[in-house]
Amino acid sequence: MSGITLAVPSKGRLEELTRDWFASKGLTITRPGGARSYLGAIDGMPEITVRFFPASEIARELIRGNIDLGVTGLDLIHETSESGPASVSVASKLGFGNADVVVAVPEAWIDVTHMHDLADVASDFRSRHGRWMRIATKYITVTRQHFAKAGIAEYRTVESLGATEAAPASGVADIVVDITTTGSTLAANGLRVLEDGVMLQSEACLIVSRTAAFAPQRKAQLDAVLSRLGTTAGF
Ligand SMILES: Nc1ncnc2c1ncn2[C@@H]1O[C@H](COP(=O)(O)OP(=O)(O)OP(=O)(O)O)[C@@H](O)[C@H]1O
Ligand SMILES: O=P(O)(O)OC[C@H]1O[C@H](OP(=O)(O)OP(=O)(O)O)[C@H](O)[C@@H]1O
Repeated sequence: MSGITLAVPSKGRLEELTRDWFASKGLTITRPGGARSYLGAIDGMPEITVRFFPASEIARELIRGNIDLGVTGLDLIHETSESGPASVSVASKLGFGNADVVVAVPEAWIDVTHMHDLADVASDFRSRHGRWMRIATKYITVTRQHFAKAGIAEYRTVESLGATEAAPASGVADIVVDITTTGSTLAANGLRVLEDGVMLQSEACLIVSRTAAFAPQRKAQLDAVLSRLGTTAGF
């Protein structure tokens, strides 16, 4: 394959800020077919094909090596696959899209302030309530890794793709793992982040696929665009 592929968010909170970031480096991303087209370009750099994808698909395709370079949230790299972080390299942190993936419990759980308190709750849960502690989240991979590190195995995840913070009040789950920026959604739902409950600090990043960085025929073009953006592949 000649030329390299850059994937940028097609919609959502990262879309416009990504275009602004490239513009701040003197590169203009164009979308000649309009908002419904998924193909674009960078003015003056015909060797780069721009593709517009949702942020979560960009993470997946970078990890698989189907695209060379992309902008997406660090949380999505960690969540898409356990091997995600090892399959890519962060070339630049872009300074927007900042959010933390956190463990939050009902405010009423006053004795539960740290992960080790949660470990006690989890191990008592079954005898007290006749079931496992349930965690509502869309961050299944991140939760599994972080809870294993904290030595907590007695729980079940309940996959939640929207309104996760409502799950404890509605009885669907006991606690949540979710993304937060201002904390206002958690507070509005009577939830509190554990003091050591920040699992991941995420922001939008320019990310290089490991596959691309080791493809000899694309390496020079990749290095050239990264140098225009003031960075290197970092492998
Ligand atoms: N307050 C926030 N809530 C959720 N995600 C946020 C927030 N702030 C930044 N982000 C980041 O935005 C990225 C997700 O962007 P977006 O919601 O546009 O994704 P998407 O996958 O395209 O959307 P959708 O969930 O609609 O499919 C994630 O990397 C996430 O970390
Ligand atoms: O800490 P805060 O600043 O309150 O932000 C956190 C909330 O923002 C996001 O939801 P959003 O309403 O943007 O919708 P989404 O689920 O489609 O991302 C996210 O899923 C949280 O629910």
